[in-house]
Amino acid sequence: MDDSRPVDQRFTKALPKIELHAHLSGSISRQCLHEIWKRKKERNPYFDVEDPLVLMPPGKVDYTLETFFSTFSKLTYQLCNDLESLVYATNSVLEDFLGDGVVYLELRTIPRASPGITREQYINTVLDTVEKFREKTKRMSVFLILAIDRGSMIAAEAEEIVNLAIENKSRGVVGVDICGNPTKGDVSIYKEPFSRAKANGLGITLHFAETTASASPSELATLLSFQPDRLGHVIHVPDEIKKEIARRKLGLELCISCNVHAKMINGGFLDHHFGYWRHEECPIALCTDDVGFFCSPVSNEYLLAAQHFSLTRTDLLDMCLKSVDAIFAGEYYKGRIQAMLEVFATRFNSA
Ligand SMILES: CNc1ncnc2c1ncn2[C@@H]1O[C@H](COP(=O)(O)O)[C@@H](O)[C@H]1O
Repeated sequence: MDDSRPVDQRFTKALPKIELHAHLSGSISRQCLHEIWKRKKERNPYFDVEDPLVLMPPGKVDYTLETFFSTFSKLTYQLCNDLESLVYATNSVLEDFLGDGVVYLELRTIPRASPGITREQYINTVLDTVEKFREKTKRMSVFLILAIDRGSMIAAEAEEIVNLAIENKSRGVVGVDICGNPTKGDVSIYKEPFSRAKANGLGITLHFAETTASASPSELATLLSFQPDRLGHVIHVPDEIKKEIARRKLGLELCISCNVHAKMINGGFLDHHFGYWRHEECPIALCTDDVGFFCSPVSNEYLLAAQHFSLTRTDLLDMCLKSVDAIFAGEYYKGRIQAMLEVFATRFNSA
């Protein structure tokens, strides 16, 4: 790489990127939500939900965790509550990641039942949409992670979701996650389902120490006992546990803009714990979390990291190469992404 040239947007967009921590419903753009809203309103003028472009005005990214979680129930889930809207939103999210230069995506979603839609229908619809998308483009590989909502789900529901994940491995489900409002729930109730997920060859990723409320020594020890392969966020982590994460070389999904805008960390970009973890051996994937809210695509996350932590083109390329180790989809896909990064490294300079 020619490090005499700065990292700029052209570089980070062309860089073949992986995205490992993106929530489907949180990744839907405001424009797409608006289109779904418009269609519903045309069909039913009494449809009683406000225009997403009014509720989420362009440029607004300062969602606190409270306003963030309530937006899903007040808006997103009122719109994406039928299969047609789910297909439309999923396609739009996939197109957005592809357009940003993502070459490997593990999209995560809570298989959500709505009136008239079962969890099975939800997940089959997302998988069908991903399959059709694969027929359209070979550039981006797409896999799914099924997530458990700690804010609302009992152990039996987690069992159900792990069963769905196991049944759908051949269709591209590669892992399971625990997400949802970190101030709620008791994660220890998910021990059995997670050990079954592991025994059945699924990858395990966990939202980890997102807030002080979800960072008690006992919660973190419980989560580490689930034998995760990767951790998301890793914000409020005591030193002893940092050492254990480094010893295990766990893959880290770091979401810089989300953590800064949602005030999940104290301070700004420069204070983000990316600055700490980049010196450890853990593979790091920069991720968007919910690009529909925080409006910073993956290419911008790499740009921000470069700008705030003085990274060169070679630093970013090395980080991407190392992060490939953390994907859940196996050796063939690791080789594929590495090859894409190598081609990029030789061709971009001369382009
Ligand atoms: C701050 N970051 C976060 N922390 C914890 N959970 C999050 C999250 N961002 C999103 N979700 C979880 O993902 C759901 C939306 O996508 P799906 O309907 O599953 O596709 C949200 O309802 C929330 O439970």
